[in-house]
Amino acid sequence: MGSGRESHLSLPVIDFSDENLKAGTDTWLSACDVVRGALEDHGGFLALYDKVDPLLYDSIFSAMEQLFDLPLEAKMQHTTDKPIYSYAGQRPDIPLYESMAIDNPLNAEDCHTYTTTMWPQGNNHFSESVNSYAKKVAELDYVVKRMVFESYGLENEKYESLLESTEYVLRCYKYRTPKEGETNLGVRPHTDSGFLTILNQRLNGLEIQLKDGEWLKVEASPTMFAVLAGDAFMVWSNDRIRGCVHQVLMNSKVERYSLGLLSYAGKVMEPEEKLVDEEHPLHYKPFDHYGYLRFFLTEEAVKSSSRIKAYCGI
Ligand SMILES: O=C(O)CCC(=O)C(=O)O
Ligand SMILES: [Fe+2]
Repeated sequence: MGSGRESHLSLPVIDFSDENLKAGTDTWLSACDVVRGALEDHGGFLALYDKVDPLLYDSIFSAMEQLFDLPLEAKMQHTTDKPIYSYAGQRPDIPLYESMAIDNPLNAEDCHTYTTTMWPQGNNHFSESVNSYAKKVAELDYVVKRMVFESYGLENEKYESLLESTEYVLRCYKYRTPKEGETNLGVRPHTDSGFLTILNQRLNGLEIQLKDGEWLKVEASPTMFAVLAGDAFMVWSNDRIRGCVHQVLMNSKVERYSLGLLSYAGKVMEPEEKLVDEEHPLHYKPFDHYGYLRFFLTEEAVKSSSRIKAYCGI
């Protein structure tokens, strides 16, 4: 973990609230270069994004507190048939960590169904906050992907079809404070198994590993979103884009909450043919995202030095 050495590198901060950031403008084209460069170098960057207004921000985080305050049996209920575990927590190696996942949060009906599983008497505040928040963050996800796809010269049709087959999950994280003598490790260093993760934390703790190996601490703010490439983005880009290595350390005296909008490929995906050439030979076989998630927790995956390579690397 952090060696304490200062890195001379940093992550770019891109202002997505800038009115001039419209497709085709110079501002857009230079932002595309920065986004792509940061994903290739570090697997991630920071986005300033003001479309989640302060009321919605307070509302979604208070909804998350209500969710984690439910009894453990309620939280552990089965809420999705997809191989994403809905509840994760109670793990002896990372005792502070709990996380829950809301499948398809862009759909109001699915938010309602999830909500009534947790609160049979209903909880409109919860389902409406989740749905509104997810829709706003998905707009950012869409713009980022569009920038990357355009920057690699992809035709419209191809990237529209990729974007259309994207499936979203809203993952919520809670970390209790460590007891005396207990580890302050929230989550050990890892890459995410999805395509792209967009994180917004209410308290510091998230650290991103830069390409020189140093850790960058991300400052919590309602308008600061960390955008991280996951394993599926490595496959799609034939390894041009790195999976972003990140971890969470709990250094505070209050509980930490964080939210991530994660995207998955809803249909079998192959590395983009434009990114395969003599200099960059094909690195992956066709990739079934949910097959990968099922493989993810197997002994073979856990033992491997790279899960994604073990699953579909060539
Ligand atoms: O708590 C966070 O901000 C991120 C958690 C995380 O990276 C994960 O569970 O995959
Ligand atoms: Fe993660």
